[in-house]
Amino acid sequence: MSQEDWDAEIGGSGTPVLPFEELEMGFSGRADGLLSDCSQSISSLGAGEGPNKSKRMQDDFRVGGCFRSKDTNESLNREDQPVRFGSGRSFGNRGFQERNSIEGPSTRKGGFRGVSGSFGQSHRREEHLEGLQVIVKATEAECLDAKVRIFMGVDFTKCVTIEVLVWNFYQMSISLKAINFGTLTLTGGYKGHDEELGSGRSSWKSAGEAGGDTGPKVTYVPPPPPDDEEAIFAHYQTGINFDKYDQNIVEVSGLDPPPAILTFEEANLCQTLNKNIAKAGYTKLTPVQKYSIPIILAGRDLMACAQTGSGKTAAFLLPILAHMMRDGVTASCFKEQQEPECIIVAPTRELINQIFLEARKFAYGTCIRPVVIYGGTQTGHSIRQVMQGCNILCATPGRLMDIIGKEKIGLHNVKYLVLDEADRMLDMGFGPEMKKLISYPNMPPKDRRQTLMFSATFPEEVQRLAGEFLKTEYLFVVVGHVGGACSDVQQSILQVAQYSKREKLLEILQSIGCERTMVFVDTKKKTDFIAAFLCQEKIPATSIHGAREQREREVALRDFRSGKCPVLVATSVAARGLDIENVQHVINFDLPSTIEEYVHRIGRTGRCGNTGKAISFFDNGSDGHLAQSLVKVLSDAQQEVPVWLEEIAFSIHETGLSVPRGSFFTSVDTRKNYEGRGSTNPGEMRTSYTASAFESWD
Ligand SMILES: Nc1ncnc2c1ncn2[C@@H]1O[C@H](COP(=O)(O)OP(=O)(O)OP(=O)(O)O)[C@@H](O)[C@H]1O
Repeated sequence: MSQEDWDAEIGGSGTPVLPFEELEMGFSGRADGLLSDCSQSISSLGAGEGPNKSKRMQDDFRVGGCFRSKDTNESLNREDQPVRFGSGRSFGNRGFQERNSIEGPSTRKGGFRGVSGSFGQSHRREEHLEGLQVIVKATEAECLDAKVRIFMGVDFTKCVTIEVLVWNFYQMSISLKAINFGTLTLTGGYKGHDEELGSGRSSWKSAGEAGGDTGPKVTYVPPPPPDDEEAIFAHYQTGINFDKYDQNIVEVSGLDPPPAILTFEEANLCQTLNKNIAKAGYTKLTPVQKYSIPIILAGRDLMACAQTGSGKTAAFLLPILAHMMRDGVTASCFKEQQEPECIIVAPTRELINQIFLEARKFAYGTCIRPVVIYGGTQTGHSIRQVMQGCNILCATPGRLMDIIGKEKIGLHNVKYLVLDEADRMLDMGFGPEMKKLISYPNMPPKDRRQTLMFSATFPEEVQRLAGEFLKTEYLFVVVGHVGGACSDVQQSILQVAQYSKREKLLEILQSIGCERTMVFVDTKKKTDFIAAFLCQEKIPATSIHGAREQREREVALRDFRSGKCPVLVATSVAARGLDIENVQHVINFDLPSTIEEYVHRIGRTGRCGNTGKAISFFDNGSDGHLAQSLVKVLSDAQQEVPVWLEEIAFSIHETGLSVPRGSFFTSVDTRKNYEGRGSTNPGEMRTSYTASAFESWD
């Protein structure tokens, strides 16, 4: 199968996508290119029964969308059929309405979300095609309803078999082993904007992040987190490499940095905080904590870059809480408008929720009240949470803007502004909202607030943008290399062409057994397709992406965390920050478009001194632009660099092909970043990169 066909199959990048209305019409029985596009997409998802399913599917769906008849084993060219299989189009969903929990079933289209219509006009001949598969998304209740509807819509006289498989309650995969059905009414499907994450930095926002009042009303109220002490302080063990963190060189640039501390005691935090730190199982500081805590305690602005999973969250939470305790901050009582002292923003809902839980843990037993608000949940719920008192507001940008717009939050009391995953928060996706935030007239200007930025990656252009937010005398702490991967993650890059990826994935997952694994793909549609495929292969998998309802996202994450579903298939929405115990493997089924995203993705494993493995499928056709930066990241992390990857990297270098923004030359060259920014605090060992050949690239 060619790249183009694969794109058509899963609606990958470069594939023209169809507006919702058009698709709907297409499904309603147009025997033209549009309808056939859908047919191709649906059918080519195919997973016929039996061990050679994938192989058979590849055989069946070649360039040009030929079907192979099972009975005749004869290739059916598109010309042979009343329905042509148009190329390059698929289940596009650009322009699909964003729908979350919609108030009242009557407002749903036919009781479902998303696609509605029919497909598969009568086939002229009586072939039986295997491997036709349709995925719909529905709630648990809707799944039941969906069965009824699907069966009602099918002309049974012509239909051979329809299999319905419900998994994870919320998704449904219907394998259709029939070609000769008339009108199949299929409801459900994808919602939300397409490919928010896979295609670059600019379109990051998750569903519901936009704030505003467009779209159906969201009614989801997340369940309150458990509030018993045991649950609040639940944590996982630091790993065997925790002490090795000390070997990383730490560089602090900027004027007069306060000295690092070596122990929690030196931080001189209050007793309650110390108690909470102990209950959280923290006995030793990580490097980013050693340097950042005294800097924040000294009231300085900070940009801090440290490898994934090395404790950046506590590095900003602890000193902020210490200051607030010192200042006698206590939660204000119920008020229409709250004035938090601290605002923390992060790019995804799951991450901000995690930060909130950390804040709640460290603030336990104090009068400081952290609150979390994020998109995809009922706005009224967010408002109620805020109105009950709010000192530390953890928020995703869209919901934050929404609440500020509704005047439920006053900004004039803000003393601490934290941008976690700061490079993401400042990029084209969220940058404008962040600028808007600091430009509100009642937001204290930068010289009257403390601004803190944390991430494992900081491309240079983002460092420049950050200047607008930070005081000129801010400090820049770098642990290891800017944008360097965690060295506790064993990285492998495999050359795998698109059409072989599923088989390779299966092979790997079968050999891994039930070890917790995150599989990253590049589009929302593919996320569900791969999860469905794995479920059919008896590998319990769930999925998370921006088009899933928030409730579904949280269930998926819970199932993954609990081990109920040991495989989580995700878009880059899950790439950053998520701290999930025991993730042993990350598989990049598709490599991301930037090296930063790669570093974050593989950082979901190998956290807090534990070891992990990351396997990435490198497709020569689409991933060449990453070759140089991958080589650099692998070398920096003292990983083996495949010869073929070096060759690709060098051939790109030598032929002068351009390397996209944010990759090799800008993002991982740490030296450029510190020039002229002041002092260096050497550690015991500099993690150096070994491939001397790259020197000419610097
Ligand atoms: N000093 C410490 N001792 C023990 N555990 C720690 C310490 N600091 C942090 N941790 C734990 O390490 C894990 C990773 O921390 P955290 O999520 O803050 O990493 P991070 O650097 O923010 O990662 P990412 O870049 O992926 O966001 C968490 O479970 C956290 O509770």
